[in-house]
Amino acid sequence: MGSLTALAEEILANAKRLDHHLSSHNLIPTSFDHDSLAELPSELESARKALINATHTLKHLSQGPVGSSMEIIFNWTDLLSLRVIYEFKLSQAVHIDGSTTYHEISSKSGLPEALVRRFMRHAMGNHIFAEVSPDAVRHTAASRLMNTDPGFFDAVGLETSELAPAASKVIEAIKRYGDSGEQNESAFSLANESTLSIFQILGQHPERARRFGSGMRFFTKDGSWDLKHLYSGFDWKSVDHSGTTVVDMGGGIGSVSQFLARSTQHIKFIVQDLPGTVEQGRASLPEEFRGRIEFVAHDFFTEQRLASPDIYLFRWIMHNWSDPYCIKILRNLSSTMSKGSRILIYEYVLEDAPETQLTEKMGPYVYSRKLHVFFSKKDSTDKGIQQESRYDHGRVLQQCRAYKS
Ligand SMILES: C[S@@+](CC[C@H](N)C(=O)[O-])C[C@H]1O[C@@H](n2cnc3c(N)ncnc32)[C@H](O)[C@@H]1O
Repeated sequence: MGSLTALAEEILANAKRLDHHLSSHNLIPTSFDHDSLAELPSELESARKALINATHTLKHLSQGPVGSSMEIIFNWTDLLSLRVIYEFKLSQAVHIDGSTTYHEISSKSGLPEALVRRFMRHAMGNHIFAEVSPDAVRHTAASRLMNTDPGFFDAVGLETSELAPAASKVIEAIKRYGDSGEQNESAFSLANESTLSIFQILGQHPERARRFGSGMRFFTKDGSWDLKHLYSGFDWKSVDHSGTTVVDMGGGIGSVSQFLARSTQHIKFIVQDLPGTVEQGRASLPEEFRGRIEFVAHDFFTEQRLASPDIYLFRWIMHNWSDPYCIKILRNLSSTMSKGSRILIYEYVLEDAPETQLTEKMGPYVYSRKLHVFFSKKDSTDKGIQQESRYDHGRVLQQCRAYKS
């Protein structure tokens, strides 16, 4: 870590690179009203990451230990104002272009005007909305996105209204259950005053399940959660011939299969998930995929019924379950696997060390840590699943080793 000046110089150099890119391509200069840096060539992504990390470090150093800790301590207020905006749909109450008075927003949303003013002004500290006069506001890029992109709106709701409240129950869950790893002994279950697991609870609430699926889809749009990494992380061309079947285990509403179907020509996809999710996926499947993607309700804690597909794909599944449950999920496939059939697990794991780089800590940038593990059951008489290649160490790998033994 350098001096403040050295950090500032690094920031200046990278800021100049990005500004030069915008001006040389006649793009709008950065502001809170436009997402000018949304599409950067890959070589400039590293400049953006360096800029984010250096400014984050510089800010913490400038704040000092008290200042930076105070920012963390008061983080909940940012979440709260964002949640109010989400719950009362304040972004939908503001005209897309031009200004809207607090009074009008209050009438449209049903939130008392004094509270509208208070929460929106708080959010403005995070550049969500801007005030044009003491009585009227307009959109910024962030608030406008909540209005225009239903996926982003759902992602905000999933985090602020579903997962953040569950996080507040983590201590209680630890005190009650320790590190039990049982799916229904969780903070989420406590927050919902239920003895069911997260997915059982969502299964009882179609709208919340829809929001979950839609939020997940939004998270895979850009950055390092972009599905293009799933495509480039495996040689899909080598299996792209007629007769190949991929079972997308816990495939949600089918976003991953749709992406892979679009990127390949012949592979057929069977999306398996819980009944409610499968229904939603089937109902919303675009016509273009009708011949290539099929939905089948299946609980992966029960034995697999399909006859020997070529690949079982698990994307973002294992991180939801403790080791014994991951082992059960894998074991349930064993009887249907034959020579050459494979299990493809696409996950991300944390390094076994602290992370201080903001871009590596924040989800959208973590792809360098993603774990791609491919297993192949060499022949049907094998007792376990053979590891074919591995890219990293981590929890998922340990679970698979445990299965092998
Ligand atoms: C984190 S999401 C991942 C969705 C999708 N694979 C993706 O990458 O976007 C986990 C998925 O597992 C599904 N799921 C949870 N329990 C399940 C079970 N017992 N059997 C099948 N699917 C399940 C959920 O409904 C949800 O769609």
